[in-house]
Amino acid sequence: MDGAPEMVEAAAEEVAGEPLVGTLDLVLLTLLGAVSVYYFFIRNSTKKEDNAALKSFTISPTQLTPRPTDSNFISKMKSSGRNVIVFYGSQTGTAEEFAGRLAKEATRYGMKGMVADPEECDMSELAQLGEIENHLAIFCVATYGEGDPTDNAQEFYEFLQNGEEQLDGVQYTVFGLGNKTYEHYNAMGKYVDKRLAEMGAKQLFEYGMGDDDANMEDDFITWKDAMWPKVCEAFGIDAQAQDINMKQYKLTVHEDYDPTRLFTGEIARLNSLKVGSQRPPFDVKNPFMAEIGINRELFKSGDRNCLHIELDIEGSRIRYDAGDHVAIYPNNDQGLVTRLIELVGEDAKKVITLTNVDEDSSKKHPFPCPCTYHIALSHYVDITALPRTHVLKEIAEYTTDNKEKEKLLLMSGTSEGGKAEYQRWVVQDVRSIVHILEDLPSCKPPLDYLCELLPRLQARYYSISSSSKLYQNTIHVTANVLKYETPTGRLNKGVCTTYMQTLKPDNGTKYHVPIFVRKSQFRLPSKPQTPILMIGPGTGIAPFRGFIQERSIQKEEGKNRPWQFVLINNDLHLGS
Ligand SMILES: Cc1cc2nc3c(=O)[nH]c(=O)nc-3n(C[C@H](O)[C@H](O)[C@H](O)COP(=O)(O)O)c2cc1C
Repeated sequence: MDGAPEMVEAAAEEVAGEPLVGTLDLVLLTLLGAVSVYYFFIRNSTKKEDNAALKSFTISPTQLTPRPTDSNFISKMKSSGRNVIVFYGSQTGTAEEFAGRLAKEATRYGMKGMVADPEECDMSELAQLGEIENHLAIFCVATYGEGDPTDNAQEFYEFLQNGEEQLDGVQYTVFGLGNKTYEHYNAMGKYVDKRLAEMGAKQLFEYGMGDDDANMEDDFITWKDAMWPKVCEAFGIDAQAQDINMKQYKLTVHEDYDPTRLFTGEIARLNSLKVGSQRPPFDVKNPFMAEIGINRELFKSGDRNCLHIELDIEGSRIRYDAGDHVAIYPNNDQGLVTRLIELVGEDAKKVITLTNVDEDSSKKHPFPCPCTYHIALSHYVDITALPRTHVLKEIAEYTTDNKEKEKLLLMSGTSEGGKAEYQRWVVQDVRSIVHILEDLPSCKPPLDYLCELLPRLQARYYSISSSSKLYQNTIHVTANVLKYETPTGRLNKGVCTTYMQTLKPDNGTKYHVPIFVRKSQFRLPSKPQTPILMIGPGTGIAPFRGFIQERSIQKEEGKNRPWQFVLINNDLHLGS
């Protein structure tokens, strides 16, 4: 899997479970004479598709939120006595998670930090940071596409491009997140670092880079563990990290509650997933409950599963073009949810609210609350992603067996031996939190803390495999169901494809899944006469099925010459 982020094998999980038939063995060639002119178009677009497959990505939930009236971060910092601000440019949550960890860690070193989404901040205030003694602005920024910023960092990027502000007196450092298999590796991080310096800001610690194709977590901890002592030195404070309570959210257990006020998997607004009473526009925060019209297996034999799914979008006003992506919010595997609750000895039906202890934070809850533990683990918390090292460090505190505790502490430390052990025991053995708790039976972290520490369950993106010219009211998905045996003999399964596989309408049973469409730049050439060569390395066949449908419509309309395609590996039936 070219470019798969090794670190987050659970992403790689989804990964193969993603949309796309996903292997180099599946190559589709459509030959129409001369082809080379469009090779680069396809190659570039394919690369994006490929990575969409490797790591499902989402729009930051904040992106549709209008900038709040309190976008004034300087006054917030001053009134709450903070001196460290961590901005993040994040699409799938990694940079945001790193930002949260850095802001928390500032406290360990005797500073006071806050996380900030640049989209919600008036970035022209940056220049005023100099008014705060011993301040530091940290930028954790990911790169996308052709070296582009994430959606939530777009405006900040423009602010830097305009470059009118003078940032003398501003102290900063940057950590860029990227993937070396991309031509524009970490372009955003490098750009932010360079522009801030050009605008007069002072780099307090050297620019760091994380490579998702290698070991992002390792890159990050190596950088930050070297960064803090330097910052402490610059501020003239003791560089010894204190062990303090890092819990960010307070648990409230509700004994008396109104069942109609409990969240049941909604992304933002209570009852927003009720079929029949939904209101457009549909987007990342307000997904449409699409009925699954057809869900059938494309392979008749063997142990591979590839699903052909048709999602009904009639009446939703959702529009799409061939090449776009459809995002589906999955449910975690119910067996895993039950097992996790059992391992920590909790009650699945307990109704809880997690509330941020930092009253100034714009994020009051880690996910919609109140809800039951069962809902939280089914819809909101990613329980299959590989836990990062800070999670291991925190759960070590709840481990009674000394040997098990030492193992967790070793893996969460920065020694070479510890890093190697983390790589072997967690990454190579693909151990999720459930596997870790199974294999370290004396580790019993409170479930509310696990809900805080584990990342948020993300929507999974699939290349749409239909053309809206042919199917206006349905979106087709061609998805390979991921399952594989891990070195410890466990069967790991892709979250969304495993979930979708169970939703086969039968005997009048109807299923609906929350979806929204994300526009892509992957398009057919605008002139219908243009000959094209379609190659699907890693991406599989899905988007090309939509393109072929589109071409056949154009042909019927007399817009292009007769054409044909050759399917090299034809275990998928496309029609022609
Ligand atoms: C569709 C897609 C496009 C990407 N484009 C680039 C790129 O051009 N350059 C790069 O260095 N990394 C690229 N990456 C890698 C991401 O920047 C990297 O995975 C990062 O950790 C994502 O951070 P986030 O989870 O905060 O969004 C891309 C990833 C995806 C899924």
